[in-house]
Amino acid sequence: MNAPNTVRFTPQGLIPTAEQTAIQLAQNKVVLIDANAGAAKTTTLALRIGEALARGLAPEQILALTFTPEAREVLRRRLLEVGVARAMVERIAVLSFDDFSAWMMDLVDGDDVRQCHDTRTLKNYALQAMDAAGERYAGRVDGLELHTHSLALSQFLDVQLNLKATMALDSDVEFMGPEEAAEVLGVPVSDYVATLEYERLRLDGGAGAVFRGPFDATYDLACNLHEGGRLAEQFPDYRLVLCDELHDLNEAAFRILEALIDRPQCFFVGAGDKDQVIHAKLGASAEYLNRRFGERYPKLQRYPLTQTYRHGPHLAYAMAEFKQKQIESQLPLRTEIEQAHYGSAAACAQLAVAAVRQWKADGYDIDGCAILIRDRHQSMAIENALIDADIDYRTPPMAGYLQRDEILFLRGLLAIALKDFGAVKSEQVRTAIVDALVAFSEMKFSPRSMDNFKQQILKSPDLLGELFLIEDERRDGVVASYRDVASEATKRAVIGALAWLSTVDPATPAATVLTELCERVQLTATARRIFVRAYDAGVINKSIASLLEAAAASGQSLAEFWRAVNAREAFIRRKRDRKSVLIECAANAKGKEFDHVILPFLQDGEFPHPLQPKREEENLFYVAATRARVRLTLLSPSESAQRSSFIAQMRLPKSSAAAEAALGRNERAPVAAPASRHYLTAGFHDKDQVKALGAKFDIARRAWYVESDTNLEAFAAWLKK
Ligand SMILES: Nc1ncnc2c1ncn2[C@@H]1O[C@H](COP(=O)(O)OP(=O)(O)OP(=O)(O)O)[C@@H](O)[C@H]1O
Repeated sequence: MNAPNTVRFTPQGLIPTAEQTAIQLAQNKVVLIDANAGAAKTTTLALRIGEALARGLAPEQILALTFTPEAREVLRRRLLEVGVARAMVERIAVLSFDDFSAWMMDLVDGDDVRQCHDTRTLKNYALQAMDAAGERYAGRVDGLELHTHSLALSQFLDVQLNLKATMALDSDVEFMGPEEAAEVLGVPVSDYVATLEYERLRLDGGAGAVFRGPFDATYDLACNLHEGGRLAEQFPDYRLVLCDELHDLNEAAFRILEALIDRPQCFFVGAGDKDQVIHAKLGASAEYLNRRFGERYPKLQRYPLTQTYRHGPHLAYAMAEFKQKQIESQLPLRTEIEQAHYGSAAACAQLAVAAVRQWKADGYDIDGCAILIRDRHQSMAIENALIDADIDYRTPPMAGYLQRDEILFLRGLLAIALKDFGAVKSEQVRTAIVDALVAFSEMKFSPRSMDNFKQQILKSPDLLGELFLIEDERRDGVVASYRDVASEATKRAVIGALAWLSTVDPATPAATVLTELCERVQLTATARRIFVRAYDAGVINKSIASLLEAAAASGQSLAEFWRAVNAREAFIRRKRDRKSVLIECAANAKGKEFDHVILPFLQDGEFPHPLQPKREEENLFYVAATRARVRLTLLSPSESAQRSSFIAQMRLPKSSAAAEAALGRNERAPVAAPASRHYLTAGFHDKDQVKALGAKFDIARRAWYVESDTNLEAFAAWLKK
C-alpha cells in the first residue's frame, strides 16, 4: 500500500513541479489556487483528478465545473493530455455551471423548458414583461418610464441578468414598495418592476420555468438551494468538486458551490486568475477569490503556482509590466513579440496575412496560428485577405462573416432579386438566410409557419421571394400597437427595396447597389431596433461598412459580386479538413493557447473599446496576449497617436531587456530528466500474468505499466513496438 502522500498518478508529457504535486496531493477540504495566465491551473486540476482516479475514486463521483463551454472543452482536453483514459474522461461530469444547473433543475421542472440563447427571442419576452409592468404599476409607482426602444430593452436585459447573477433579486425586499426596493438594489425602478414581471412570466407565476435565457438555470438552482429547496439532497454523491476559471464566479454560482462543498464527504479545488475577470456584467468579481471564499471557509488552504509554462520570459515580463504584477517564466523559450503598423483596415489584414506567411516560412504549422479579434466585425477584412492569399482558415460554426445575420439578410435580398437562391449550396446557410430575412424585415411569424416555410424552401429555393407574400400573424382581437407601426414600415421598405432591386442591371457596380440597398431597407435604423444592445448594433453597422468597403475595393459588378460571395463560401466549406489558421474572438479564447497569436486592429476606438469598462478591456487584452506560446504579433496603426494604449503599457523596451537576462539564466539551468514508465499493451486477459511479474495498474489510464528501471525482458510480449 502506498503512503497517503506519495503520488500515484504520473502524467504523460510533463514533469509536475513541486507546487503542482503539492496540489495534486492536497488533502484539505477547500483548496484555492490564484495564479497567472498559463501558470498551469487547468493542468493542475487535471492532475488532481488523475490522482483521485488513481486512488480509486469512481469518475462519477467527480464534478468539474467551468463557466463557459470553451473552458469546459479545455479542461476535457487537458485531462486527455495528462493521460487520463478517454473512457474515464467521458464518465466524469465536466460541465458548465449552466449545464449542471439545468440538469439539476430538470429534476423539478421536467425537461421541456425552452432554452433561449439569442437576444432577439429574449427581447420578445422583455416586451411582454414591459407591457405587464405597465398594466400592473402604471399610476401606482412614481418615476415609472417603460420605454421599449432597443436601448431601453438592452439596459433592461442587462439589469435583470445582473440582479439575478448577483442574487440581488432574491434579497430581502419583500415588504418594501417597488421604489424603495429599486433604490436599495441600485437600479431604475422601471427595470426593477419589469424584472419582476419578466420573472413572473418566465416562472409561470411560480408554477415552474417556462423558458430560460443564458444563466437562468444557474439562478434558478441557486434560488432553489437558498430557499430551503431540497435539491441538494438529490445531487449525485460527488466526493471531489473542481472549478476552473474561478475569476468568472458570481454570487449565484458561488451559492451552488457552497451547497456542493457543504456536503460532508466533498473536497473542493478551485483555480482562477483575478486579472482575467471579463464578465462583470454577469456579476463576476475577483472578490470571491480575494475574500469571500476565505470568510466562508476559514480553514481553506491557498496553494501557489508561481511560474507560467505557456511562454518564455519575453511575454511573461511584458505582461508583468502590463498588469504591474509578478510573473515569472523559467522556460528556455524565446517568445517573440513582433510589431507591425498599418494605414488602413485592408492594410492591417495584409499584415495579418504576412505574419501567417512568415510563420509558415519559419517552418511552423499554420494550425498553431490564431488571429484573435476584439470584435466579430473585424474579421471581414481578414477573411477576405486570407482567401485572396489562398490561406485556409477556420472560424467557430456559422461565425464567418458571410454567415452573420446582417450579411445573410443582404444575401437573401440579392438572391430574390437575381432569382438565384440555388447558388447558396448549404442547407444550414439557406435556413439561416430565411431567419435573417424575417428578423431584419421585422416580420411576425409563429415558429410553426417559419418551420413550414423553411421546409418548402429547402426543396424549392426559388420560392424564397414568396416569403414577403405571407401575411403577418396576429393573435385574434389584438390591436396593432405603436410598436407594430415601426416594424410594418420596415417590412414595406424591404418589399419596396426588392422591387427596386429587381429592376437594377446586374452589371451595375456592386458597391453602388449595396449602398443604396442598405439605405432603402433602413438597415442602420432597423439594426438599432432589433439588436438590443447599442454595442451589438454598432458591431452590425461596422460589419455592413466593411462589406461596402470590400465591394468597392473589388470593383465587381453586382452579378460578379454575388458569384464571388458564393464561391468564397464554397472555398471555406471545402477546405475545412486541411490545416488552417483560426479566427476567434478574444473573449472566447479564454483558457486556450496557441503557438502564434496575432492581435490585429490594436487602435484607438477598437481596443480598448470606448463603450466598455476600462478595467475589463485591460483584462481582455491580458487574456488575448497570454494565449501565445512562441510568438505574439501586434498590429497597430502607423500613426503612433492612434495606437491602442495597451501596447505602451507593456513597456516592451524595458521588459525585453530583463527577459534577455532571464532567458540566459533559463538556458543554463539543468534540465530534469523525465521520469518515465513503460506502459504495456497487456489487456484484460493478461492481467494476472503481468501482475504476477510485478506490473502495476494505472487506473486513470486503464493500462498496466512497469517503472523505467525494471528489467524489461519478462515483459517483451507487451512492450509497445
Ligand atoms: N509541469 C509542467 N511542465 C511543463 N509544462 C507544463 C507543466 N504544467 C503545465 N504545463 C503547460 O503549461 C501550459 C499552460 O497550462 P494551463 O492551460 O493549465 O494553464 P492555465 O493556468 O490554466 O492557463 P489560463 O490562465 O490561460 O487558463 C500548457 O501548455 C501545459 O501543458
